[in-house]
Amino acid sequence: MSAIVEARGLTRTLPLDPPVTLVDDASFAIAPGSFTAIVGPSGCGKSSLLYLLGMLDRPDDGTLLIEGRDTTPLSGDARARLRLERFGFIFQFHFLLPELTALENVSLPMRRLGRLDRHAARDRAHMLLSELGIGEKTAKLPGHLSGGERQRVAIARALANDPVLILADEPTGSLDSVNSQRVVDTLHQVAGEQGRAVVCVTHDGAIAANADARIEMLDGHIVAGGTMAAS
Ligand SMILES: Nc1ncnc2c1ncn2[C@@H]1O[C@H](COP(=O)(O)OP(=O)(O)OP(=O)(O)O)[C@@H](O)[C@H]1O
Repeated sequence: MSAIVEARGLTRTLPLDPPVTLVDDASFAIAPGSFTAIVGPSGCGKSSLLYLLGMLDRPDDGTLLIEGRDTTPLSGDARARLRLERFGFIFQFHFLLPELTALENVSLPMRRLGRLDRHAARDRAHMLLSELGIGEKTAKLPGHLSGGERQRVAIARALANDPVLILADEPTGSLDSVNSQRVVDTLHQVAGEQGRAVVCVTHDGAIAANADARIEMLDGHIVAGGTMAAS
């Protein structure tokens, strides 16, 4: 089965004096249906690699293929469109809009993509929130939800446009162990659905131990787990 995302020699260096290399020559492939953990000590480049994978940042060298398509020549607008269509993001801090209800927050990416009208987007948001066990909280503002509930709304929002890849950066970093487990279980479930994949930056040993694959980083390098994908 072909990779959802393939990194070939991704390198990112900040043009500082002296230059700071965040990610150096990273190569690996993410298979459909997999849950991959990116692990390593603080400051080793995990988030930087995730941002490159999610096209939130551009590599200085190397190639990123999304579903076999080289993203190098794409304009900023084309990259933004591809992100909206194919990726979902979850961060440690939920980044929900505080003045919008849970339902409206989840509807927003669908309205931005423009494939569903307002009613259809709301119906889908309702379904996603219900599937994540918070169907009764749809009318709540984020400020009236618990940390775990907010993160589940963020997962629903990440799933809104039926992405092929979910990118998560320390998604359980601000949760207690019960909520953390729930979020992890949900992400595993998501990874198993419809050929989707999850890539998760984490310091949590249990998340890493239960992942299908691990990418271990040190000082910007992949030191274990990154495999050169067959071309
Ligand atoms: N804009 C910047 N200017 C200077 N250094 C930066 C900048 N952004 C990142 N860095 C450095 O690049 C390195 C990689 O950062 P990154 O956030 O990717 O690491 P990380 O492994 O995700 O860390 P953590 O686990 O603490 O979140 C770190 O040493 C960081 O200090």
